[in-house]
Amino acid sequence: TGLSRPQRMLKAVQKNATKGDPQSVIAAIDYYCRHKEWAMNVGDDKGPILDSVVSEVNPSTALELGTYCGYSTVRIARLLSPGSKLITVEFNPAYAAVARQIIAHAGLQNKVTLVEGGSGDLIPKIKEQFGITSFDFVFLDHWKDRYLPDIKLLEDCGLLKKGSVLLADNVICPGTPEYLEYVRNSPRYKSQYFQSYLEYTKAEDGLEKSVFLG
Ligand SMILES: O=C(NCc1cccc(CNc2ccc3[nH]ncc3c2)c1)c1cc(-c2ccc(F)cc2)cc(O)c1O
Ligand SMILES: [Mg+2]
Repeated sequence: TGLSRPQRMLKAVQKNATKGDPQSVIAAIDYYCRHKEWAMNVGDDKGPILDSVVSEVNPSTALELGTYCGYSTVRIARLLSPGSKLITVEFNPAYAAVARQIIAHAGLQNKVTLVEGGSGDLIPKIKEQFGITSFDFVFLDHWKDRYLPDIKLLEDCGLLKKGSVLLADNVICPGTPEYLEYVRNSPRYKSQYFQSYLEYTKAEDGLEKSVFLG
């Protein structure tokens, strides 16, 4: 059956993007997904919102749940200060294999640790495996019904501190109703919605930014 969609996306990056140039990798993926075939990257409407939150937080430690092909991994890692680390978690080995190559094409492999597995299994091991005490920034973009259990797990594992920023993709489409209800009503979070569009479409979607209050 030939190449998968992620593999076709990787080929487009290898053909059209300059090695070591994250911006050209981002542009190549956005062009491919807008003009050739749709894919579930955070995209070029929501992407600048992600960029602005990452730049504002300037995290020393960042976590991404749901790597997919590494598009948002590249968006985040290109903005990190020297010495900062991004851990990205991907359950699907085929996605992880493509993501590693896209992250490497961008020249960002030294800032990124891609871990294959499920967030629920990995989060409790992060302190011991990576020597990380807390995350300044968390980007949620994996299975939508895992957003809520996973932030509760992050809280329980002591991986959030006062001021930690959570940014969640797809809170409208496909939607994460239980997560939204929790972060918008919990006294432990200050939440803010950034309205935008589902990647490469005219459908509404948005990002929810939630600051942990401790
Ligand atoms: O569902 C989505 N993404 C999550 C996802 C989906 C599939 C596989 C994985 C496998 N990766 C994975 C799984 C579990 C994991 N646990 N820990 C790590 C981890 C990693 C992840 C999604 C869908 C749409 C969408 C689709 C269709 C449509 F019409 C409108 C919108 C748009 C998006 O922006 C989306 O992000
Ligand atoms: Mg998404």
